Amino acid sequence: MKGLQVTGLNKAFGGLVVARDITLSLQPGDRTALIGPNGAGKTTFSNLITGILKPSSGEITLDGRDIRRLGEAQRVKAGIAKTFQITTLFRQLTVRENIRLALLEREGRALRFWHRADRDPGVEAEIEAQLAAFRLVPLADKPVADLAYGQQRLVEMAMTLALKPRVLILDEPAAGVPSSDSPLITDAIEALPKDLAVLIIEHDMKLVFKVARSIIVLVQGAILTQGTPAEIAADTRVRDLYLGAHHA
Ligand SMILES: Nc1ncnc2c1ncn2[C@@H]1O[C@H](COP(=O)(O)OP(=O)(O)OP(=O)(O)O)[C@@H](O)[C@H]1O
Repeated sequence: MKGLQVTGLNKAFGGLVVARDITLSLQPGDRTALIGPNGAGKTTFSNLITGILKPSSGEITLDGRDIRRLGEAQRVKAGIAKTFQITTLFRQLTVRENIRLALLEREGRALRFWHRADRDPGVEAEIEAQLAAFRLVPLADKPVADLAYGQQRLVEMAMTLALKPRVLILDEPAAGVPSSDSPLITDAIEALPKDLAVLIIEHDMKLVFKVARSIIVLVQGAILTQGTPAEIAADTRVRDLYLGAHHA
């Protein structure tokens, strides 16, 4: 089975069940959003996928391979990446230097190769491609600390993409970004590689309904429903439970 397949996933913290028989599939090209009220278990679910948490029971496969025994770093290598999990911005370094570091990390090159890799035309070309993909070329030589928050989120996305994931989890990509800058994030998500499988965990319903082609609604650790944005917007249970006034 291609892509990420989760089957019958359960997780409990003591008596509190936070993932309840979750079954879902994420295929190349998918743009799936995971929504749900506070405490529904969205972060827990993403932590089960990235290996931060171990499930109580259930299966997780990537392209048919059981990945439950893999630790966080091994799952990144296998192709599952989450923003924030791996992206630590070096605020005093420039945008280009930050992306270079992410690339070197992917290549497994130690920092002592920093200067040598600096002159590696292959690495440099890839940095430029990432800068261009995220429209960061004009900011490339600025220290990250000088960038607006929304732009810093783009640098994080570019760094995560430098790891060439096949499954990308975007954990609240618009959190903390002023609404005037949210088109930056939306555009960046829409410009992601077509064959990437993307799972977006987000509270901003405007963003979700703009970028997602499928929406999963999680309530008390269980999937209430999954459907197209139109189906979810029309679902009275979802409106009552979660969307309410946000999406009248
Ligand atoms: N390490 C833990 N130990 C015990 N309970 C936990 C732990 N982590 C999370 N929980 C509980 O699990 C439930 C799900 O939390 P989770 O953070 O996954 O929800 P969420 O949907 O991501 O919420 P939010 O939208 O607020 O980020 C909550 O009741 C939370 O208190």
